[in-house]
Amino acid sequence: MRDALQVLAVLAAVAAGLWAWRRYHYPSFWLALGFPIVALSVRTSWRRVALGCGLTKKRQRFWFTTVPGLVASTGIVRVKRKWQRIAVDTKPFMWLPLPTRHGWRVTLHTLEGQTPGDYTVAAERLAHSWGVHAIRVSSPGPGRVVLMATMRDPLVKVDELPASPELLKVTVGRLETGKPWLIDFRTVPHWINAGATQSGKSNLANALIVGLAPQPVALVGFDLKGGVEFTPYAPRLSALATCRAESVGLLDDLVALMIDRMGLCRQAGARNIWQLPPGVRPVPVVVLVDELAELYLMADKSEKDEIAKTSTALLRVAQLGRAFGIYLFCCGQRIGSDLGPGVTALRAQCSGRICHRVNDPETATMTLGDLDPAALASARAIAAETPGVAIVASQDGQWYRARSFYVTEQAAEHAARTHAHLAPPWDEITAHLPQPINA
Ligand SMILES: Nc1ncnc2c1ncn2[C@@H]1O[C@H](COP(=O)(O)OP(=O)(O)OP(=O)(O)O)[C@@H](O)[C@H]1O
Repeated sequence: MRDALQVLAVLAAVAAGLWAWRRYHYPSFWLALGFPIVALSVRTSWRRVALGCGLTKKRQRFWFTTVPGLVASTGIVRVKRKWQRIAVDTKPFMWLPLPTRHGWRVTLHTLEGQTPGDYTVAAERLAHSWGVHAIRVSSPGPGRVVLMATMRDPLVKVDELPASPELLKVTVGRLETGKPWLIDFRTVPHWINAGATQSGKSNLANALIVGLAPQPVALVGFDLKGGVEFTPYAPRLSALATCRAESVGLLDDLVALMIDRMGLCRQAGARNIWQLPPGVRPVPVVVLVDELAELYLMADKSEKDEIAKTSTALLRVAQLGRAFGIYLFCCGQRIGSDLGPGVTALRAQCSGRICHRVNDPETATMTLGDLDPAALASARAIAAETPGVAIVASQDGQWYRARSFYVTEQAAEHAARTHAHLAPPWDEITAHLPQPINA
């Protein structure tokens, strides 16, 4: 009988492991097999862990005690066969942990007076108590908190860049949850990509170029580092500005294009270009800016007017571009208020935020400042040995640690050459505009 029960238990464990392996695409069957043990240990240790991490609350309970000199968990109660009111530590109710690709997740019911923030504050303590790489906290609804545990850092190695067949959507990397990191310009039109030198900004821009190159979109580059970053991708770019004068001209074109599309939409009674019939819908434009600070830095006073024009035009594109199919992806080593009020206003318009490793806290604050403070702490903890790792404000309103796929300059150059025939000429795009073309 005992032997049969043991065999049954092993079979049940193997079945649970198999199910977790298939359902959650576990990297290894053996890892999946160990899950029931992990789940059990999380569940049984919850009282101790919650107490240790300060997530319990004292509640009054009536206890009927029959043992003289009973020592209650919260104080000594000397009673003999009588009801006694004592304060006990209550832990938040925990559901059964469920397996995920890189660990497990569990839903908790918060106690009265608790907010998800209390769990975020305790996240590091929880991770150490359970011996996992990290615990992330989210709240699916009032009174519920989900703890997501990752056993090992899933961003140590990310796979190859997959194809991105959907218009204006590019899978550029992987989130720490194991899900794809998606940049979808139609959902989040404007992005800021900040990071110190060698942090992986250009790698991310490369991934974007490889993803967008086969799509029917016009790519426009601003590279005030003399064009060293974007010139190799020129075959797929419809226009490229490499100095301040060219930038002013190209931005004038973009503003004129936007105003022209505005008129087109007004005539057709459409609110944006996506409501126009496909035959008359203009081509979407993705604007890539390498080193935002170069657009705003003033070497001498003679540049003052040009900088003011640049700043205003870029801000107008950010304010109105979404409806008219003009999207921004701005990279910068340093994004601070000292670059001028134009940068602060531009940042407010960019809801897509990516913060790689940065040198100064102000850049992290400017990039992620209005997100959870834990995102800021996480951004400052990115190690120099992990280029490409970034904190990303995602489309679902949450923030994630993520890592871009490694895309070499050669791969991006190859994509730019291969799809050069898909680059709509800038002269063609701007042919009907009333202004002279400078690009
Ligand atoms: N996702 C990644 N995975 C692995 N290695 C990466 C990744 N991203 C970047 N790297 C490595 O880091 C190096 C620096 O990356 P990258 O050139 O993108 O940094 P950067 O922030 O643009 O630097 P700079 O501002 O100096 O141009 C790359 O040569 C590459 O070897």
